[in-house]
Order: sequence, then C-alpha cells, then structure tokens
Amino acid sequence: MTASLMNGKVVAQAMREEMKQEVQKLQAAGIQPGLAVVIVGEDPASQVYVNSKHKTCLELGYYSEVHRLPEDTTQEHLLELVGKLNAQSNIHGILVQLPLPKHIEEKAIIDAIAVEKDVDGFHPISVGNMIIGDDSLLPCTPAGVIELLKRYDVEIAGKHVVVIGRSNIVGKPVSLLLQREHATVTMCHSRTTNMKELTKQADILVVAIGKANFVDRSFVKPGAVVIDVGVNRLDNGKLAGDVHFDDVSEVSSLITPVPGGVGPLTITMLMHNTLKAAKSIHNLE
Ligand SMILES: Nc1nc(=O)c2c([nH]1)NC[C@@H]1CN(c3ccc(C(=O)N[C@@H](CCC(=O)O)C(=O)O)cc3)C=[N+]21
Repeated sequence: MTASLMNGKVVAQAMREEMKQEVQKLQAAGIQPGLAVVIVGEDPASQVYVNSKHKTCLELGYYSEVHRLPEDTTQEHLLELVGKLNAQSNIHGILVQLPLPKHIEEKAIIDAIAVEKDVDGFHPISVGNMIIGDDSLLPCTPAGVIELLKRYDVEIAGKHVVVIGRSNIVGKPVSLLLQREHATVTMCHSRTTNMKELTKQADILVVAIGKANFVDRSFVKPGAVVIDVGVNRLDNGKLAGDVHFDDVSEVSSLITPVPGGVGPLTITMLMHNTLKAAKSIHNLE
C-alpha cells in the first residue's frame, strides 16, 4: 500500500482564507487582532519561525509586533516587557519564543503572560482548563494535529491512538485532546519497554519524540494513519521528521510529510488563537 499525503500547507491555506473573512468582520467593528512575538537571542532556527509568524500576521491583516532582545537580556527585563504587553490594548496574543537562554527561568515568564493573551496555551491556567474541558486557548501544535485529522475525515472516536513522546508542548496535550475526541490513547516515551508492541496496535500513530527518522515500518500497523510532529534539523541543513517517511509511507494509509505537514498548522493555529483571543477580549463570543 502506498499512503496518501496529509498536506498541511493546503489545510493551512484553507483555514487562513476562512480567518481572513473573520478579520474583515472584526475590522468593521473597529478591531484588528494583534500579536506580539518576543525572541531572546540569535538562534537561527528561532529567527526563521519568528519571521514566518510575522509574515503570516501581515498576510491575514493582523497587527504584528516583533521584539528582538539580546541574548544577555535579564529575566527582570523580559518580565517587564511581558507586563507591558499584557496591558497593551492593541495586543491580543503574546508569544515568547522558546527555548529561552539558560539564565532565564521559562516558567516564570510563561506564568507572567495574561491568561487571556496566552496564545501558546502554555500557561498553567490554560493547561488546567484544557484538562477539565473548559474553554481555553489550546496549544498550537496539538490543536493543529486534531484539525488535520478532522479535515482529512479521519475518524478519531473509538480509535486506538498511540502517542510517542510526553512533552508538555506536544505529547501530553495532544493525548488529552485526542481523548477529548473520544479516542483510546496510549502514551509511549523513552522509558517504554515494549514500544513496538504498542505502536503496532495503533489506528492513529502520533510521533513527537524529537529523534530524526526514529519510526520505521516495523512500528506501524498496515493501514494506520501516521502523524509526524518532529522537526529535526540535520547536519546538511535539511529538515527531517521523527518518522522515516519513505519506509512508513509504504505501509500507512495516510501520512504527514516534514516539512509541509504539521508545521504549517502550528502557525495557523497561532493565528486562530490570536483571533479567538481578540474576540474574547472584546466580548464578541
Ligand atoms: N513559544 C513557542 N511557541 C511555539 O509554537 C514554538 C516555540 N516557542 N519554539 C519553537 C517551536 C517550533 N515551532 C514551529 C513552528 C512552525 C514550523 C513550520 O512551519 N515548519 C514548516 C517548515 C519550516 C522550515 O522549513 O524550517 C513545515 O514543517 O513545513 C515548525 C516549527 C513552533 N515552536
């Protein structure tokens, strides 16, 4: 069997067209969604992401602020900037690019972001609301995975989903959201002893382990849907997923490529969250 592609770029573009319409409606009410992105230091990969977020804002008609701070920025100074952005009425979403330099405590920064502007969905209150099932801003990559599955008409309810990875950014929240969609979810991680036994039972396999080409066909049940959340920069400069694409695409039914799979959805869900935050801050929901 040769898998069909789940094309994240196409889904992202469709969602962006839908969002443009909503932006126009908001404009008529005198509101422009605004996103502030803060980046500390010079990490080239992070710079690429930040530029791409800025570009997407302009494409959708959002107000965009990018704050580029030097590597030696103090935690105190960063907290001060977050406080300003919390109070700024033209900003509805705040994203502090991670990872931060070692001398800054990430938790202190995330905790300082106003919950209603937490478009990353990383604040403990956002996470708590997500777990309970209350309305909240959902973390972008996990929400993008759900959106991708839905737009390709993949049934989630009743299916066995196996997630590899248990990070706070992807593994844990995507497991929660899939369970919310009525899947039976098994979580695997670096200390799982019988990983292949488990992954071979998966109707849907979500891989977020951060190791290039880790999953080959020996992990996959024929006909499974495989979602690759990995973004690994290889020594040759190319981007590789956690899934060995050529091998796995011969046994799976649907598969996401890297690049062009989950990545474009991550930025699109960020835009979606910013729009949602703008509406919610202006009591339009
Ligand atoms: N506070 C915070 N929030 C984040 O959401 C966040 C972060 N920090 N730090 C870094 C990671 C990584 N991340 C990606 C976003 C888009 C692509 C993406 O669009 N990838 C394209 C290709 C990009 C390329 O070619 O380099 C694709 O997969 O097709 C990838 C990765 C967001 N992150």
